[in-house]
Amino acid sequence: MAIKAVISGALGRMGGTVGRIISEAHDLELVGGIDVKKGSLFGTEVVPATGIDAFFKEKKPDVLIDFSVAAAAVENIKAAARNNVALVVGTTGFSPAQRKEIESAVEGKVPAVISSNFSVGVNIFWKLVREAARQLGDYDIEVTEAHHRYKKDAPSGTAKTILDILDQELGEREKVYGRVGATERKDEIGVHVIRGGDIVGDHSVLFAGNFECIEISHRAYDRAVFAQGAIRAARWIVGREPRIYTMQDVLGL
Ligand SMILES: NC(=O)C1=CN([C@@H]2O[C@H](COP(=O)(O)OP(=O)(O)OC[C@H]3O[C@@H](n4cnc5c(N)ncnc54)[C@H](OP(=O)(O)O)[C@@H]3O)[C@@H](O)[C@H]2O)C=CC1
Ligand SMILES: O=C(O)C1=N[C@H](C(=O)O)C[C@H](O)C1
Repeated sequence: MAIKAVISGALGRMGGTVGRIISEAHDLELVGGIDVKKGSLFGTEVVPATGIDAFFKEKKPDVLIDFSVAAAAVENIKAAARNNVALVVGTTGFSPAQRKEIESAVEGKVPAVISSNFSVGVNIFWKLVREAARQLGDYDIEVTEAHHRYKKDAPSGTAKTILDILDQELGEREKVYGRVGATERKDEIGVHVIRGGDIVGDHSVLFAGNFECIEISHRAYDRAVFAQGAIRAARWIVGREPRIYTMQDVLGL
């Protein structure tokens, strides 16, 4: 039987891309969407988030795929947990308090894959960054990310995951967000954010030593790469133990 999926953020950039790929898949059934306004998505109904509980009861989805905005995602995740619907969450920009709310809503109730980046390439890139940090802890480290002009959160969720990895490997270091004026470099990690045009998503980590630099970078050319990863996670998550998983779990990395 096909896996029944609902998309939250259905009328957005990622919602549309995920919807298109699901509507073309034989093993998945798109049963509708959630957004702020009413609408339609590949022949299915999109309802306002205020009606999410009734929508879940009517459509009985197996999984909710959420690419919306942080505050909205927290509420939609709680609704999925109340209605026993598995989760794939790609939304970024959660505060530490929102992240805790999500954990207490989900743990022991429904299975959820939560990842700041569903591309396979970025999940490998994170592993390479971890290995470089293990070997090059005394090099200066600068993290740069670039995204389209409409992105709401900064730094990106993927960049925050990079910073978490660096902290895990090197101990917590000060983060300096951009530099201006007279600045002396210390043992910090520099973080730089570019916003412009229709850039899909670029991330790079520079390890600068004496006489050499290593730069590890990833560039996404199409949102389909995130959507395909999220759909892979949706296929994987249904029927799992109720807890939070990462895309690394899905990929067996
Ligand atoms: N993990 C990953 O691999 C990826 C993560 N992302 C993340 O996904 C999120 C969405 O990105 P993107 O599609 O570009 O953003 P968009 O702004 O294009 O889409 C978000 C959609 O969510 C809607 N929305 C707002 N409130 C609610 C609500 N209560 N319930 C449901 N939907 C709501 C928005 O409506 P309105 O515009 O009217 O507010 C909008 O239609 C971002 O956090 C982004 O960082 C993006 C790509 C990959
Ligand atoms: O908003 C986006 O577009 C993206 N958001 C994610 C993030 O914040 O890391 C992932 C990807 O880079 C695209």
